Amino acid sequence: MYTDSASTAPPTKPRVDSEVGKLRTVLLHRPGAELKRLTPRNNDKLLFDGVPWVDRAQAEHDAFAEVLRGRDVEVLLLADVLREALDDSRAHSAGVTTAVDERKLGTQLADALRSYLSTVDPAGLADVLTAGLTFEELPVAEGASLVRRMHHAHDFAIDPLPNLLFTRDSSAWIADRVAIASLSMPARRRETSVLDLIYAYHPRFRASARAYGAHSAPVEGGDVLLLAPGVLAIGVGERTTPAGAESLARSAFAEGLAHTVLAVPIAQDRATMHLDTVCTMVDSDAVVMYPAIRDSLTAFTLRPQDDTVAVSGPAPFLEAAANAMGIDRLRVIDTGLDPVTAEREQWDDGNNTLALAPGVVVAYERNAETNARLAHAGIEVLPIAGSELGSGRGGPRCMSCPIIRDGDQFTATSD
Ligand SMILES: NC(=[NH2+])NCCC[C@H](N)C(=O)O
Repeated sequence: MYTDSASTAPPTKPRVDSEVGKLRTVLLHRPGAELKRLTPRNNDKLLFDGVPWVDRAQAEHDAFAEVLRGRDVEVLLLADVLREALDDSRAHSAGVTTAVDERKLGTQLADALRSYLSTVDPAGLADVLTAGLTFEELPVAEGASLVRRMHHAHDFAIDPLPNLLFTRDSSAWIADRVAIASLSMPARRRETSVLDLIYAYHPRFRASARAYGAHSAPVEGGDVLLLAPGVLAIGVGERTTPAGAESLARSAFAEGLAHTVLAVPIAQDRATMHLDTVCTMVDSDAVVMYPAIRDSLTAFTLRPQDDTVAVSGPAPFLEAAANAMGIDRLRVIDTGLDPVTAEREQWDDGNNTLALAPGVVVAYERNAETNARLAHAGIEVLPIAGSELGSGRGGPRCMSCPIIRDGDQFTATSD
């Protein structure tokens, strides 16, 4: 059922079968002008807890990327791949179409904006797609549109996408297929069309097959954990819905990407918006986990059965996971020792580590106690600063979309 990746040459085809296999290629987004759109009036709606210092956030992000490059990880930056995708004229016109919302702008302004954007070069269009456009910035001569006249100069004609920073959520590779997320929060929905352009038109990706319909029920990548080749855990809570988990499971079974899917209910809270805010893998048999949910977390187990999906459980998550993974026990390292420290470090993404290889993780340096506990358990922790990056409530895992990892590959068999 499992085959080893045979060659030793660096792999170039996208493929991810686990959370911890040696990371080869990753997609990050260096925060840019879209973060400068955040104000105390809109930060809640745009899902940030404050107004970040953008230069510092960029410096922290550059340092994060350097840690990855220092471990031989190829770092792709979203702005670059988007611009390259937009070199294709079909991508360019699709980009213009998705940027302009006629319901918001009215037909007159929408038409004018579309004609203007179709003359903008790929780099300029990539900027508009990520940072949005205010009414004041609209370069169109049509001053007479009622919509334009009645909107405040600083209102957004095209909304910015500050949460593109969290590339984990907008797409996820499962084996050799990419699932483009259907994001649930209005502030993030347009991210789907940006990722769609990249994967449809970038020369490196356009041959890749999709795993899930981008316009299906909500599923976000932060909820999807590849516990082992062929075993997925999908958090169901504030973002991913039961219907989203069910349809991703169906797609994964139909495409032969998994033999078991665990649907894991999590509290519908900002603090636990995704499964990866309370649990991430740090080794092939170990997770870092928020102790307050360690004993109460459960999972439904889904398996393919003829043309349908058989559901069993719920059972305790740690048991169901170990069973599905075919191991005796999943080791758990707690976030912090006392409940208050644990709560603080969970909030600051202490659970949200990015594994670069089995037993090697990137973590925010501020979660000192959690990191010490990881080190004590034999995990190598590569600390990064995240005082500004963290204001969007996301850590190293949220800020990364692995595209190639080494390791065992799942292949479905007909037995
Ligand atoms: N995988 C994650 N935990 N992502 C964190 C996303 C944070 C982002 N501000 C949001 O609310 O959507």
